[in-house]
Amino acid sequence: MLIGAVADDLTGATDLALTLTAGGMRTIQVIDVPDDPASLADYDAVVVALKSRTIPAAEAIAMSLASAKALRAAGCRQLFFKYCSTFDSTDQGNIGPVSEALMALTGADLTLACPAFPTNARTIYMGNLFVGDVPLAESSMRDHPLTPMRDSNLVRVLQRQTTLKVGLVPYPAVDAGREAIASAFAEARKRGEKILVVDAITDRHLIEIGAAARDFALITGGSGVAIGLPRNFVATGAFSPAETPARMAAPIGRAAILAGSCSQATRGQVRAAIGAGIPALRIAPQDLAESRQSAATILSWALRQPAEAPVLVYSSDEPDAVRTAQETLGREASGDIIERTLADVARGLRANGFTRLIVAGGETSGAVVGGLGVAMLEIGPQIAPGVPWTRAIGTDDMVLALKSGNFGAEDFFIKAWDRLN
Ligand SMILES: Nc1ncnc2c1ncn2[C@@H]1O[C@H](COP(=O)(O)OP(=O)(O)O)[C@@H](O)[C@H]1O
Ligand SMILES: O=C(O)[C@@H](O)C(=O)COP(=O)(O)O
Repeated sequence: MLIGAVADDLTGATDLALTLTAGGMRTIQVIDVPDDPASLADYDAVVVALKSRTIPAAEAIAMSLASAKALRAAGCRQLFFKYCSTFDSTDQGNIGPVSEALMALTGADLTLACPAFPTNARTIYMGNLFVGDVPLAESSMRDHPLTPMRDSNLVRVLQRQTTLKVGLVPYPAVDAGREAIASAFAEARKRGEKILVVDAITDRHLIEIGAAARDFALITGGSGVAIGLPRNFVATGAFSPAETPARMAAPIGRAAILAGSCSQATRGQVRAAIGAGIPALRIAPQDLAESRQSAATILSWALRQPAEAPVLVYSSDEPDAVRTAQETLGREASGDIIERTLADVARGLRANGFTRLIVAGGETSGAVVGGLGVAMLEIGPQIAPGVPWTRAIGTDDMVLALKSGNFGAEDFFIKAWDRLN
């Protein structure tokens, strides 16, 4: 194993696994802390998907360390800590605390923090993260149900999460290329900085950053900064790139979309799917809490729909409605009840012949995949940047597309099926 990664959510893990696959690496995604590291040693890359983005920092550290130790036991040469391209976290963690713990484990005296993902319009300039043409704190991420992002300056955000000194490799160094970036790393070391936010606006920047960080024991960031990593290993002859799949064979069966993301892109995709005539059922935390809806009523609705088309179950809602639910039930409880219900619905769907599933939302995907008892995911073709089809291993044959809330074009729920045979 060359690259071993620990991702703080499910969709983030598939996003990274897709990037490494596109770089020619034979990549597998493992759900939760690996219990049999030896079985992973022959992959070029392994991505462990945790559900650690919003849990208490001590728990996130414990499961990230256990995963990293398993990856190292399987021989991984470089460790990667994957978090969201919009740096989803709170001042209580978990990006800073987990980075610190992984640095201590690997003995790294310096690491980088680069969530840039230009293909999906996440860029960093002078430490400020932009989503499309607005700073993070002015983007829809300011209203995220679990991790509202209200400060765009990543040096500041990260410094609030760690006692280690956070620095910046600014745009001019990054734009000048790998040698200038390596010099910036050396200067930062002299200043006692330990975690460096690195600016990046284009994929070329990410490739240069990857080259400069060739010998880093630990890299942290979004999937974007992984673009440059496989080629470091190709250059040393450590592996020869494999072909990437264009389509995926899927088992015969019905199709469903479960959307628990309230992100802007998912809300647009839900509207487009309804507009295209896909049968859709809206669910809400209050209705579930007061038993007006349940997994059983949702399932029976799904089974009454025509078998030829996908069905859509969604809790995706506007920020005001999310706020009202949270004021009534509490932030955690309103998220939990949706996640638990959609996991139960997924199990019920599988028991009734559904074999093709799209899940929108990272936390939601974590709950659904956990509920289905999936052990590993084989990575298939790209549907949209950051989102592949995957095949579940360790359970009945199923294909799953785990979509980050904010990824994908408006017709994602309509067109994703075209990549399946
Ligand atoms: N209508 C709603 N009101 C309150 N919370 C919701 C609602 N719908 C979904 N949620 C919760 O919001 C969170 C969305 O997070 P996630 O699934 O990671 O989506 P994203 O990928 O957009 O971040 C989940 O915990 C989900 O259960
Ligand atoms: O980096 C990204 O944006 C994604 O890979 C990611 O982490 C997705 O998280 P969610 O938005 O919670 O799905």
